[in-house]
Amino acid sequence: MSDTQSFEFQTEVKQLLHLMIHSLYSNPEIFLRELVSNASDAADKLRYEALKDDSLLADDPELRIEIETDKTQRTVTIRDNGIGMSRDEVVENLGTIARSGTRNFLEQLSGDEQKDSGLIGQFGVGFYSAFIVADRVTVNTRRAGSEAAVRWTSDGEGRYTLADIETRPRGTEIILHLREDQDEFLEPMRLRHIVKRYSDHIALPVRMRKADDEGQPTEEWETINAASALWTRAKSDISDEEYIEFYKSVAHDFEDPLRWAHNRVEGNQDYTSLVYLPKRAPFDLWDRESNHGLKLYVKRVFIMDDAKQLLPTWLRFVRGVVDSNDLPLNVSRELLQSSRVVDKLRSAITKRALDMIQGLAKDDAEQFASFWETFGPVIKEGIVEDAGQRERIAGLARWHTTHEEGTTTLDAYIERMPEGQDKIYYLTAENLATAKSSPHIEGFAKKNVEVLLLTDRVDEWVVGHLTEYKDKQLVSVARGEADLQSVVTDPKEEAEQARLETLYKDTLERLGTSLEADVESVRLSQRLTESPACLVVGEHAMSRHLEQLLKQAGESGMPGSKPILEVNPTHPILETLKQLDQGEQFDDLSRMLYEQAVLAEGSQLTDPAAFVKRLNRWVFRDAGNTDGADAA
Ligand SMILES: Nc1ncnc2c1ncn2[C@@H]1O[C@H](COP(=O)(O)OP(=O)(O)OP(=O)(O)O)[C@@H](O)[C@H]1O
Repeated sequence: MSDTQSFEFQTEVKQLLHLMIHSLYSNPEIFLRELVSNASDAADKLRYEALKDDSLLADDPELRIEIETDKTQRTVTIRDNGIGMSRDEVVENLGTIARSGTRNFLEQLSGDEQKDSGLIGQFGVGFYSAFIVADRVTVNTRRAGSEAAVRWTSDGEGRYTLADIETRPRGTEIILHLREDQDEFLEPMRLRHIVKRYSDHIALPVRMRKADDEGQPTEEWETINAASALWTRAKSDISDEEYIEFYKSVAHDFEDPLRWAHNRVEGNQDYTSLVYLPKRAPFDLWDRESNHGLKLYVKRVFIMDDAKQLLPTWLRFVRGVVDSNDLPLNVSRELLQSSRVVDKLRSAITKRALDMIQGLAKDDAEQFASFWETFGPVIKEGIVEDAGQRERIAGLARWHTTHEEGTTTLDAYIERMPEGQDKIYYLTAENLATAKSSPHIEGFAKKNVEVLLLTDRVDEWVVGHLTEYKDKQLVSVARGEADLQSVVTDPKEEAEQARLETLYKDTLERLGTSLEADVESVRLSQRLTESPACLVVGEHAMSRHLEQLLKQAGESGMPGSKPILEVNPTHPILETLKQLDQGEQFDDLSRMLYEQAVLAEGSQLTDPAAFVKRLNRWVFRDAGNTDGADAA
């Protein structure tokens, strides 16, 4: 009708197209799932808009999807009478990727086809998957409520064209000109099979031409899918395969889910929910602002994707749908935020998700372990943010420990507690190796007192909020006085302790003066048995590890309170210090004592070169090399 204009794809689209064609060719049939799913979304959107303006549906109220093949033209056509697109919408939707996190996603791709295809799967391949099987795609579309129709065409190589065309029926028609080697998709049987497999749950009828006795298509249409929203059907009528395919289509995941829960609730609240635990983390798991949440339907009408209000942020990996009979059809995102119905829904779904997680823990320890490794750090955010679920999440959590090879639960820890111990001890550290060799746990290890080793980045915040579990206080072994005596009392040890206190009183005071700039005080330790010294903080001070994390995050302006230096009374270094007069050697040795403690906790020295010099000066002090310069 009018001039054809040519446009260039946005760079990200070009990259995605290239990757898609090269990574997904081994599973080309998914194009049909993607296009049928888009057609179904288009019908959902129209139904939603028609709530306000029923004239949009009036001339053709029966929403449906049609699939047709043409062997001579070698085309497959997917057609819907949904919302359609205006010219601007076509440019916006089929020329760019507006999704947040796209660049980030593309950066994660490695060029390794196998890995990338998994990632692309999580990202959602969408419309562009048409180019896996087609070397030319034509889209004819007319938006509901408008007469103007548009044609979009592209060979997927970098450009597309747009032209205004004669008006056409409402909705969108996608014509795929198949690539040379994709003839299998011209077979109606093959297409039926794919639709059954991937799109049976689509609430809309998907139709194909009825075949005659010779297998040739006739004028008549027949519906080839179950055409009822999966979650509205009775559980007993739904097979695992159907649940799994439904998950893949709502979650845009290639992989099977771990578990699901399908519930119909009537009475006080009236809704159906179908929620899934994925096996694998979505690419944007760490982005707390990412699109996530459940699909919301009201009385079977699709309302929105990513209804974040239905789930707490710490369950942002859960996928599925909620169909409410209590919410009004014209519900908006703003309304969702202040709705009591939604609050109730959220707590019910949260509980259900936790039940599912608990069920997994109970039934399959191995699967749960890998689930926890993937999602545990996110779920633990709930301990911080969700006081109501704190204890329950803490109970589900798995922690490393000094007493087990793998991980343990808090309940198992409590069960192992010897008589006399009334606290749960833990240490936070950068990683497991640092934690295991930390001086702070030596005394506990010697007395066989179990210590939890917390090495997730969130753990430091977690223990800031989880101060007790089942009436047992959680106590850091790097904080305050190690009250090991309350766990294992031994009168002989107490007497020995008192003797050492007197013996080294003077040495400790001198140490304190020498290290005044860096430490708050110096005292004898009960927690050390091998290492000469360690740093601890006061009962209520910020932990050293948290201080480190904040420093790494660039929060240098933190008012750093000075730590306490604890010294091992059985280590020979203390005896040596006692013998030394105040002077350069005493200062060198006391400084090195402090610096060792800094290194042992995995922190960095402010002046490592000076430490090396000091160390050499000390080691070679008898070789007559007093300035240490050569040795260093
Ligand atoms: N059949 C259609 N009718 C109307 N609009 C469509 C149709 N197919 C695609 N679109 C529009 O094009 C956009 C891009 O589609 P695409 O499949 O690439 O991504 P998406 O559907 O948003 O994401 P995903 O497929 O991952 O859910 C859609 O959001 C929709 O607005």
